[in-house]
Amino acid sequence: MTHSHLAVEAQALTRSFTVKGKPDRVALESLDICVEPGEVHGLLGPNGAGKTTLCKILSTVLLPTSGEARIHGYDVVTEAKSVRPLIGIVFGGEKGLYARMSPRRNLRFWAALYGLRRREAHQRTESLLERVGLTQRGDDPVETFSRGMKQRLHLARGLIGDPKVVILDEPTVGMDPVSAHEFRDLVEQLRAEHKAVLLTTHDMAEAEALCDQVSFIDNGRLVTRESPRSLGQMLSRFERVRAGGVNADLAAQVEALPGVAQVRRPGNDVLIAETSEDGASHRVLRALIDAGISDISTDSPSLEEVYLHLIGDRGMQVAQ
Ligand SMILES: Nc1ncnc2c1ncn2[C@@H]1O[C@H](COP(=O)(O)OP(=O)(O)OP(=O)(O)O)[C@@H](O)[C@H]1O
Repeated sequence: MTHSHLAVEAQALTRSFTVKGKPDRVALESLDICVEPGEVHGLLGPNGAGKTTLCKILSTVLLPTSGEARIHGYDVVTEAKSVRPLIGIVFGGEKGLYARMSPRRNLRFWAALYGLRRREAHQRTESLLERVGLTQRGDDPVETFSRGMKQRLHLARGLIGDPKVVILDEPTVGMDPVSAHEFRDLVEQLRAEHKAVLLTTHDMAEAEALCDQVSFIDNGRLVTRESPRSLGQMLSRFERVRAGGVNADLAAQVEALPGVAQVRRPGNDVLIAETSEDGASHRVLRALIDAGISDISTDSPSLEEVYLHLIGDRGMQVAQ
């Protein structure tokens, strides 16, 4: 163990997979990441970016090919036994729940796996059921639950060992907005308890609302790491100017301005210019006004669109 105040620390973490008859697939490439206690850290990336691979390495179920990762100073490979009690992992979806058993029995079963004594297991089960709002349904079979309820039970399961680091892989996928909102409240509580939360999500609004830091991952590499505040600043670089009455010459002139990332012509005389640099939208507006155009509006793209700028045009497609 090394002395570190960090809850999660990965350096040059790399993992490749050998696929028969194909070149090795690099799922993670020299990834650095750190998460402080009490921090909610978002992991954003398209399908196949390497997020689940990272979560699996941190939770000791997959070995890295090279590089290092530590949980509260313990190495996930050489000190896996010390790491395991410190982490709780919640994968989205429905796997891992005993459908015919009640949530109460599911939780007691996992508590026993974690080595909790009977009395402690009972107390922890009841407080977690309360916490995730399942006390009333505590004795109903899990198979009668909605998806959101199952996700909440997953979270309770992840918390049964009172972990210091909670890894949530797509926890709100498929949840209705009300359940997702309640789930977010639970994440806020974990932060207040000074737990570190690593949250994988495709949902920009969720990342923006919940996370202290957000790491964008693409093709196994860290593209950028931002705080939601700087995400906000980043958004301000990306502006969209829409104008009517613009001829081809003027459109070409706008396209050539520094910081103009893209110009589109959805209609004959309509121009939509996307900027990706501070001050660029001002230059576009100036050029349009100087040419006598008055039909002009501006707006900011969504975080999702900014994200697409960052990772290129593959968007949420599955990596090949
Ligand atoms: N066991 C495996 N064998 C071969 N390739 C794998 C294996 N596990 C993952 N990969 C590949 O590694 C890459 C990263 O996968 P990973 O599941 O970590 O991505 P992800 O970011 O979690 O994606 P998603 O958002 O779809 O869950 C992908 O190209 C995937 O096909």
